[in-house]
Amino acid sequence: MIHQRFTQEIAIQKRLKEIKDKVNKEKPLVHCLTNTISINDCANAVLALGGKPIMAEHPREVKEVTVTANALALNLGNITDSRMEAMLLSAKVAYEKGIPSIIDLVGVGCSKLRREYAKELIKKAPPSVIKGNMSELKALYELPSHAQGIDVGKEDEVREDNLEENTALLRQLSKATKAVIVATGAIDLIVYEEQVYRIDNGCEMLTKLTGTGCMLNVMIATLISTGKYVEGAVLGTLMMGIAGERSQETKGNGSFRVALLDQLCTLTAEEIIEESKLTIYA
Ligand SMILES: Nc1ncnc2c1ncn2[C@@H]1O[C@H](COP(=O)(O)OP(=O)(O)OP(=O)(O)O)[C@@H](O)[C@H]1O
Ligand SMILES: Cc1ncsc1CCO
Repeated sequence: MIHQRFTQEIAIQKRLKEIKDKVNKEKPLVHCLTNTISINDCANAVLALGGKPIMAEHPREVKEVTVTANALALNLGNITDSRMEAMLLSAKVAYEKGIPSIIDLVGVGCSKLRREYAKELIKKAPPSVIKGNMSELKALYELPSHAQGIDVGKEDEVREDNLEENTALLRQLSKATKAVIVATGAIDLIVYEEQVYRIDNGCEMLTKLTGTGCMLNVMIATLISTGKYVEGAVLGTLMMGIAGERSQETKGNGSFRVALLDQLCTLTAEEIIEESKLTIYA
């Protein structure tokens, strides 16, 4: 058993390094349709990882852009009619052409409009990865959820005492959607069918800067452009957590934002592996 775990860890470390190197070398084009609150940080997060961002969102041009992209990132934050129309068009192109895609379920816990829209999009054009906090993921399932606006509610947070229950739910969600599920929080869970990856990196400052979840969404898009959905999601989540930890000695969220981007730009694969708090359950 110990031997098997050790072999699994070595295998994932090797794959994480390969993904990081491939992105640096190939500079994937990442089409992001995201909210205007954190759009600038999202473009810089893609660049920090070695990708090239394009934030086109006019419904009359998005199909043409998505088809040229290596990955697509969708985000439901601050939703508008125009972005709803555009995201569905892009998602369909990505699905038909096999372009890796991710959707961030921002606000489905507090808005029926977004919940219904997310369900429709996932049904019509299934994304490769579905990301949210635990309140949003429960709401997608129409389970009781305690979202506080776009944030997770205390009652829904993943803790040691509800880990198994939440993991079982995410496994079901992954099987139903055939997607990799990323649940963010103090404990992050990445689930694909029976596989479960738990990440304990991160820091409270990440919750005090708006858009860190949105940045993680486009980072994962950049990394899954390699075709490695589970490992790309794990690597992106590790990077955000470790970059946050390395930046937290700042006075406030202004300098934290700058430090975070610097860390995302400079983190090496060796540092990520060394500092990762990753547990594999499958
Ligand atoms: N309490 C916490 N302690 C440590 N790290 C955290 C905590 N909560 C979230 N994180 C980390 O912050 C990052 C963003 O996750 P979060 O769940 O806050 O996303 P989000 O709600 O979508 O964020 P946003 O709406 O600001 O974009 C992740 O890397 C996650 O691991
Ligand atoms: C969409 C949105 N609404 C308030 S803050 C924010 C960006 C982080 O999700």
